[in-house]
Amino acid sequence: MNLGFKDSDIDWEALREAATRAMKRAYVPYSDFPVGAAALTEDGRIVSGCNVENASYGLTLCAECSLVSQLQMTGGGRLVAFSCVDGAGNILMPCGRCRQLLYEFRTPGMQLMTGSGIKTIEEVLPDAFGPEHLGPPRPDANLE
Ligand SMILES: O=c1ccn([C@H]2C[C@H](O)[C@@H](CO)O2)c(=O)[nH]1
Ligand SMILES: [Zn+2]
Repeated sequence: MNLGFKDSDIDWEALREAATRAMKRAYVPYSDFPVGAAALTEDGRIVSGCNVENASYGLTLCAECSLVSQLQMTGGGRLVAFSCVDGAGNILMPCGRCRQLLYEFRTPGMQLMTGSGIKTIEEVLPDAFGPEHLGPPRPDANLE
């Protein structure tokens, strides 16, 4: 369902505040580097997530992973805007793996707040591999 979001419908301050609230839930005993992420869905919800680390360091979940999980668990849908902050509330770029995670659930032209202004997901993940490169979806794949 694309409700035709206009740029002016995106409240970047609210997104940043939601990311900052999520950042405060981070579990980061190893890096002491909390991250919070928030995104606006095309039906007007804000979903968010924080990083969750693990004693087996490489198993750490980025904040975006938690966000995608919340997206799916609260009704699914696609993202129109995304913002991510560090422990000081400064804007952070998602790592490469997280750009791929977000790409799966983008609306085309999904916007990200970066340290140098707003960019699209396609700009920060050029030549992306996405669902369109796979065969037709399986009938039981639960794709929207
Ligand atoms: O896109 C990113 C990049 C890093 N981190 C987290 C993982 C780790 O807990 C900490 C330091 O890398 O930051 C995220 O949550 N998202
Ligand atoms: Zn990441």
